[in-house]
Amino acid sequence: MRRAALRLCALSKGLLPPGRGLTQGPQDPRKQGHFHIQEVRDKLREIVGASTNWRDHVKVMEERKLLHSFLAKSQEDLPPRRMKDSYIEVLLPLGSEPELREKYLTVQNTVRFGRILEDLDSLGVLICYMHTKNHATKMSPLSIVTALVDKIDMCKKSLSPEQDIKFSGHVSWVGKTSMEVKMQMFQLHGDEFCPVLDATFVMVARDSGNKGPAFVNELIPETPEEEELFRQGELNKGRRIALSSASLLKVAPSAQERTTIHEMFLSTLDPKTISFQSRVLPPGAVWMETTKLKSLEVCHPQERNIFNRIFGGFLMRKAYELAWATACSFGGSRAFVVAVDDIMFQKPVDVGSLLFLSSQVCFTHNNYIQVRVHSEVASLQSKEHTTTNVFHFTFMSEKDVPMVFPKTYGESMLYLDGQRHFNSMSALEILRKEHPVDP
Ligand SMILES: CCCCCCCCCCCCCC(=O)SCCNC(=O)CCNC(=O)[C@H](O)C(C)(C)COP(=O)(O)OP(=O)(O)OC[C@H]1O[C@@H](n2cnc3c(N)ncnc32)[C@H](O)[C@@H]1OP(=O)(O)O
Repeated sequence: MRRAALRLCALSKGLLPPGRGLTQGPQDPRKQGHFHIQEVRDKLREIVGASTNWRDHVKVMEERKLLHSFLAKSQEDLPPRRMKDSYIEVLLPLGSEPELREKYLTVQNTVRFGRILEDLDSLGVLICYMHTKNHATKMSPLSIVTALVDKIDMCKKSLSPEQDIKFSGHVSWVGKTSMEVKMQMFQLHGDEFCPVLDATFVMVARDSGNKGPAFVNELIPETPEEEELFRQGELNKGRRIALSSASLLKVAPSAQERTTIHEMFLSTLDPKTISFQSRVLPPGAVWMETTKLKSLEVCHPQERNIFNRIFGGFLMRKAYELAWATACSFGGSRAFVVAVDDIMFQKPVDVGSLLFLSSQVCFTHNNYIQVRVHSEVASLQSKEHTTTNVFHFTFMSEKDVPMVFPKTYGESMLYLDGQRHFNSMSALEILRKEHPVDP
């Protein structure tokens, strides 16, 4: 029964491990010599030849530039790869290694999702290095960076910090210099690993100095399931382009969205005055502007990635934790993350930057809270701020939450953008089935 359920979930998400079919569920990765979570970063360090001493970082980057000659002049010069070439499994043994648990523990005795985001990011990069492995060199001439977290869907409300977790993933689609990676997370339940999370990331290959794009190996799907995954990757690319061209930063809202905003506006006008200026909140509602929380992070070398920029996973963890605090304080009860989508890493963050995060509730529905986090950086010397990321998180609160009302046109656009993200959440259906009482 359980096996069938696992296959169904994986199939419905298009995430069956290549060439492995049903063998995924009950296996114990420790018996098969798969990676331990702590080996992932060590492996990455080895692949790119990163130093552990910050004082050596300039020298190491100079040495990496020598690998330039190993870069392919065209994609055709690189041998094509199969999905199974990049397939890896990684164990996070929270159950069997209690000393690891502390790092992942929340005060509510669940697993810190921010830590999972960090692990997924490192794992995604390692998967891409497996795909692009050049057997002629020990170190990779490629600098692989996270461009986009397309989607993360939770299939379970919260995770136990006392049971082992397993990640698996592989490259599912390839462009010229970009790669889509699909990852899944499972948690031990009895003697079986059950699916708890599905993630899709897009990574981009850059040259050895992380200065310009670099070609990656083509991907050859081998089975009908893999062809379907590849086709899905192609569709995802098209969908991203379509979404980007319909962005509210570029075009006006649809007729239905305009009606929504206008009706909300009308419902806030004071019936006692005939004026567009005097605004009154409907009963039980909250002005969007009062839901904000902000934070500042100093980006120390400890959080650098292998190319001396700030690690994408760290940025995601910090943004997630601020978003979670925003959702809890807004909803007045515990909040559980349900989905993450469309985190675009527009600009790298340099070590030493000041990272400003602003979080805000932008849409709600029953007990769902859609939170947006905007991140900007500035150097210590300059007051100029540059946007690096916009994060979108969907939370489920323990009880119903108030509606948020936009006051300005800009906030109305945030509301509609939040609504679009909320409506695109495929985890919604799964959660409705699993927790029929909650949502
Ligand atoms: C040292 C000791 C510590 C060690 C610790 C170990 C930690 C290990 C952790 C390691 C973790 C390390 C990981 C980290 O932490 S990486 C840190 C987080 N990420 C970043 O800092 C990236 C910041 N962004 C950029 O640098 C640029 O925006 C990039 C390079 C991403 C794109 O730049 P640009 O736009 O100029 O590029 P292009 O126009 O030439 O396009 C190139 C290709 O990219 C595709 N594309 C672009 N954008 C997107 C998008 N949004 N969705 C989908 N695809 C996108 C595009 O279609 C094209 O594809 P193709 O048609 O060629 O196929």
